[in-house]
Amino acid sequence: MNAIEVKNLEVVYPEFTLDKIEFNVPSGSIVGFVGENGAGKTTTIKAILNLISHAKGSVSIYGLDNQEQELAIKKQIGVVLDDAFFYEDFTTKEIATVLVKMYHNWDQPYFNELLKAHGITESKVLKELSKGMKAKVKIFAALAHHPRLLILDEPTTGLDPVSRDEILDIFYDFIEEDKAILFSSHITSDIEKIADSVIFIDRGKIVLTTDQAEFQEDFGIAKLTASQLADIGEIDYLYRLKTAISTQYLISNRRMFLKEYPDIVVEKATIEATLLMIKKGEVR
Ligand SMILES: Nc1ncnc2c1ncn2[C@@H]1O[C@H](COP(=O)(O)OP(=O)(O)OP(=O)(O)O)[C@@H](O)[C@H]1O
Repeated sequence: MNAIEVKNLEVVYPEFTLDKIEFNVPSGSIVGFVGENGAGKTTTIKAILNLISHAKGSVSIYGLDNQEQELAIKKQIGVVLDDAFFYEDFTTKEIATVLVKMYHNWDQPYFNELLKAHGITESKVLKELSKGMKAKVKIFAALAHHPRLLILDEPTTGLDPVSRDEILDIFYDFIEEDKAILFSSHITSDIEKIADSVIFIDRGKIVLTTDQAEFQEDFGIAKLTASQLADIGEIDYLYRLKTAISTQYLISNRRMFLKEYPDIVVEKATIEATLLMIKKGEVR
């Protein structure tokens, strides 16, 4: 079963269109969502959460329509949004008194345990916490009602590498057969570490969806000099980028390519390099 199914999702703003996008987040998986600033990640996440009234298309969460069964859905999801936060004069204890009313399975001992394990005292008001600590409180608040699905917009931004690792471990442990995570981030190494698949969005369109294992195994960036290009001619590629010294190709068949052209330099593709190819290169 899919935790999230997005079909034909469209949001039109004066200077931006989320262009009838489609993707699934399968149960039991972590899906990374990447794209440059302004590509449409937050818009997509907000539309999934039914926070954009003029969004068109359909979104279902565990088979429930996100508009018609909004309340039933909200109980099952934990959310971290980039720009939303609790009242800054609240202590974490006061936040819990609000959330306990919203979620019937709010788990206060678990929330306290998470805070304590990360050195956050209950009596501190949010505005006195560091940026990283606030980010952690947001994540712990999203986890403490034991949701089935986590939808996270830039959850690890502002966290140091050690804290990020701890949080990624929590996400990793969260996953079971019927649970899932949709996770946007500019910290592509976090996505590389835990995502099962990655969705690339560019200027409001989904341009690439890859299985991580396949991506790591088979995606590459082939760099051809002018003479190599003249020798072998045009190759099969997803994106092409011409630079002063070579023509670079994002390819999805690195191992086969290396067998056929052992003399050509092919680097393993990273998410970051792929994002650059998407942004600066031309699509086939
Ligand atoms: N309420 C709004 N009204 C008009 N335009 C909007 C609104 N919200 C977002 N946009 C536009 O939609 C585009 C996509 O924004 P969005 O926040 O979804 O991008 P993003 O991929 O999350 O970027 P970032 O990585 O910077 O957070 C931007 O051009 C933004 O200006």
